Amino acid sequence: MNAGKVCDQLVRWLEANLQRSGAEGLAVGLSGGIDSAVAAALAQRAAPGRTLGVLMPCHSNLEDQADAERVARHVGIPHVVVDLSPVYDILARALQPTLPAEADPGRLQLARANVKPRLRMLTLYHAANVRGYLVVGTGNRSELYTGYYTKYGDGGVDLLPLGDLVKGEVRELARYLELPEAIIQRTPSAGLWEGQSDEGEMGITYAELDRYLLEGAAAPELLARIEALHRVSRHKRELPPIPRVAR
Ligand SMILES: Nc1ncnc2c1ncn2[C@@H]1O[C@H](COP(=O)(O)OP(=O)(O)OC[C@H]2O[C@@H]([n+]3cccc(C(=O)O)c3)[C@H](O)[C@@H]2O)[C@@H](O)[C@H]1O
Ligand SMILES: Nc1ncnc2c1ncn2[C@@H]1O[C@H](COP(=O)(O)OP(=O)(O)OP(=O)(O)O)[C@@H](O)[C@H]1O
Ligand SMILES: [Mg+2]
Repeated sequence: MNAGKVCDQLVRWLEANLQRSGAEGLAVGLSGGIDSAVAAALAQRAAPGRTLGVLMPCHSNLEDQADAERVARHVGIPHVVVDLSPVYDILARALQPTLPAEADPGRLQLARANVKPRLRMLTLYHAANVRGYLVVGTGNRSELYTGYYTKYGDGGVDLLPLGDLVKGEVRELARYLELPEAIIQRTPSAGLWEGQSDEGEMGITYAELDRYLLEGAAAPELLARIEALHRVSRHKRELPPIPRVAR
């Protein structure tokens, strides 16, 4: 990949989408991870002085917030911090009546974890709406292909500038953009629970996934696993089904 060429294309793409929409700027959720760092750096180039970083810790590690602040400084964008931890706790209590008599523990853990990205989605839209900004998503091709994101959570966005780049290409772009090496080297994680990592949860490494997406090469078992993730997440990449009504 020619990182300079890709960078220019994506900045121009963001500029064009921003202009077409009539919106006044771009908002990005900053987690301290590489995807949001790259998305923020591109947004800042496309809308200098009109890009906002939004930090939304929700029982998150303090190091994540420090990294996110570092990214905002490095990229040169203003940021706001919204601590969602108390909101999450109150909501968890308020949601008690929605629980079935015997909730499956695995389902309960995932449902509760997915509340975090969904709270971030509404917070980010609020920060964007009050400024007339669009919400820039950070999903990359590897995540989109496997459905490794929360529907209407971090998947609920206006633009996906990184959507055609596999994770390794996002890393190449991060190096081209001269983002801090510590951010580039971080283990990819959704940060939804202690010790979570993308590769651990998916059971696939990004190297394997990216190789399959770029070259179509994978061992049969791996291929089956990736295609199964792709199949069951199809609904996330489409609008909700609408019945055709016969009148
Ligand atoms: N066939 C179908 N047609 C229409 N809708 C369908 C459906 N199958 C499921 N659904 C719906 O989709 C729901 C499942 O999707 P969803 O709610 O997203 O939940 P799910 O995919 O189960 O969980 C989200 C996954 O993304 C990961 N994640 C989340 C957030 C950020 C990141 C990150 O990398 O930063 C990663 C997270 O760790 C977890 O593995 C079902 O509960 C159901 O409501
Ligand atoms: N604590 C947070 N504050 C603000 N935004 C967040 C936070 N956690 C997650 N997000 C948003 O959700 C997006 C999805 O998270 P994801 O983990 O896939 O990306 P990342 O953290 O940028 O990179 P990596 O995948 O390498 O961890 C982030 O890019 C960011 O926009
Ligand atoms: Mg992350």
